[in-house]
Amino acid sequence: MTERIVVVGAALFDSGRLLAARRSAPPALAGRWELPGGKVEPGETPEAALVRELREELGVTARTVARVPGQWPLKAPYVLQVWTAHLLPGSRDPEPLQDHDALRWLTPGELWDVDWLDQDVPAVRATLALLDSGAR
Ligand SMILES: Nc1nc2c([nH]c(=O)n2[C@H]2C[C@H](O)[C@@H](COP(=O)(O)OP(=O)(O)OP(=O)(O)O)O2)c(=O)[nH]1
Repeated sequence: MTERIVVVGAALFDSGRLLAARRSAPPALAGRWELPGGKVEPGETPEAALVRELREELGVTARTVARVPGQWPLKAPYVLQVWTAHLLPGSRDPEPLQDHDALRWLTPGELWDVDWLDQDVPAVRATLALLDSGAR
């Protein structure tokens, strides 16, 4: 059986807005929007991987808050798991340093204005359900 590899995505919130990132590669995914993040490396916790990926990809310092229940299959052997996260005080503003060519802070009314990757749609919905339930 193939080993499952976790891709962590951040539902990064600031002032009630959610950060969406537009992928610049690979060609099959370029132009679609996702939750920033990446693959968990061997020996790394998902939370540590997410903090690392946010630093590498966006130049920010952030902390994870809560796991969003559920996981979503990506191209095998990858599976997407999501954590809510916040910028730490004093963090730089996110910039598309790696893997992305645009960023948007989405207000609640704008959440579906971007062309999310298909597999991110249920993940974003589950994130909203978690927030609606009062957990943060
Ligand atoms: N980061 C992230 N990747 C996602 C999401 N949805 C989704 O299908 N993917 C896919 C895209 C990629 O095929 C894979 C994650 O790869 P990545 O390129 O972000 O990971 P990484 O930074 O560790 O990349 P690498 O250069 O080490 O390969 O998962 C998502 O919301 N966030």
